[in-house]
Amino acid sequence: MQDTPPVILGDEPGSFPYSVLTERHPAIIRQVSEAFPYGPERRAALDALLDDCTKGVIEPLPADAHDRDRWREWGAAAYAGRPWTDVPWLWAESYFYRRLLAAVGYFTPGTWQGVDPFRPAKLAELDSEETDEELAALDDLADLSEPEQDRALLHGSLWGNRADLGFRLSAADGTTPGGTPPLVADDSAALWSLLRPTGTAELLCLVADNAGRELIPDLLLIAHLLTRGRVQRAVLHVKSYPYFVSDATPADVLDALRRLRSAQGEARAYGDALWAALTDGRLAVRAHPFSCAPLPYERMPDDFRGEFAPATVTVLKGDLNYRRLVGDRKWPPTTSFADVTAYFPGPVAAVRTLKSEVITGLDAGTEAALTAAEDQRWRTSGTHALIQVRR
Ligand SMILES: O=P(O)(O)OC[C@H]1O[C@](O)(CO)[C@@H](O)[C@@H]1O
Repeated sequence: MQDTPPVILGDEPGSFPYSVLTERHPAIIRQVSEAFPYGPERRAALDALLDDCTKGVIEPLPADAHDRDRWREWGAAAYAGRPWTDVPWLWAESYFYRRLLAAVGYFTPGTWQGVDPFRPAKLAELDSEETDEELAALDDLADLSEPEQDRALLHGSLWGNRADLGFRLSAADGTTPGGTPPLVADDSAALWSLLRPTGTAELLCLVADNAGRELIPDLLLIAHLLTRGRVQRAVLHVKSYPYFVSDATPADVLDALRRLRSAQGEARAYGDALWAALTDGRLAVRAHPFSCAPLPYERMPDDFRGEFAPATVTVLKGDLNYRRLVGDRKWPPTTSFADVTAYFPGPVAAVRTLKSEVITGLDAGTEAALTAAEDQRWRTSGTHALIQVRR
């Protein structure tokens, strides 16, 4: 493998990571402070975090924080006292969400304990007309052949990561504003060869990304594979607490299930199938503490590795999981995806729309065509996507 390139920091004014730390995070604090009638104590904590993010340095967690030791191991000991923009971007973003939850009292006994500050926005998306339309589209899907359904459901899950497209039956055949193909890499044939209709696949692990309009198609894909006997069991990995605004937690899985089961037609049948699979154990939901770690998956603890090791394939959804899978580094785009994911326990698939700079596994011609048409915008605009598989 080539020399390992540097980790992405948020220290370049004008760069996307810098804008996330200096503009997006303060905006999220303001948005959260309007989501609920937090009292003076919580508001003061939110104001202090805002001040900290805009002018200050990284503060350690308080001495009585339940996870202080874990965070020290994850890097807080080394990074405390340094500006937010000078530490790995992935680390700074993750720590921001941990601090935000502390500010709203998520971990403290009292009114706000366990209250997801992002839930109002998540529910609004789940209950939107767009979700109604996507669920109604399932009725037409039932008339398609199984390979067509496979493709539609995989693409629904893929583009659900952008949460503005539903089941695009011909996504890979379309074009983007720059005239380049939407999919920059497509190993879907390799993915389907692991999940053959003969039903020999023992276990699918799906590491979810966002709740709402991404989680719904993820669940539909799982339901499809289970009901057709294409996998015997599935485990859905979600976040152990609210994270990156819209990431799915166990409560979001239940909300999505409620949404499916209160729909009509095929959507309801999918919801019922998922309910039955949860009840009899063919589907399980996990929320490991490492799901919200500020670290790449290469550093996952042994018990988490043990979750993925028996899987026929682990599918990782979304941009953030991709950054953690390959390492949030300035990889040359032609770096081998197979090499950088060789550490992962078992076959692994990335299903992601491109929303940050990190990319591996492109062929040189694809990279050149994308850059010629769009400069570097293809990396972050969300108009491109990939399906990459390492068997
Ligand atoms: O929801 P996704 O696909 O994981 O994307 C989240 C992305 O958005 C960002 O939070 C930037 O706003 C990135 O840090 C992250 O990679």
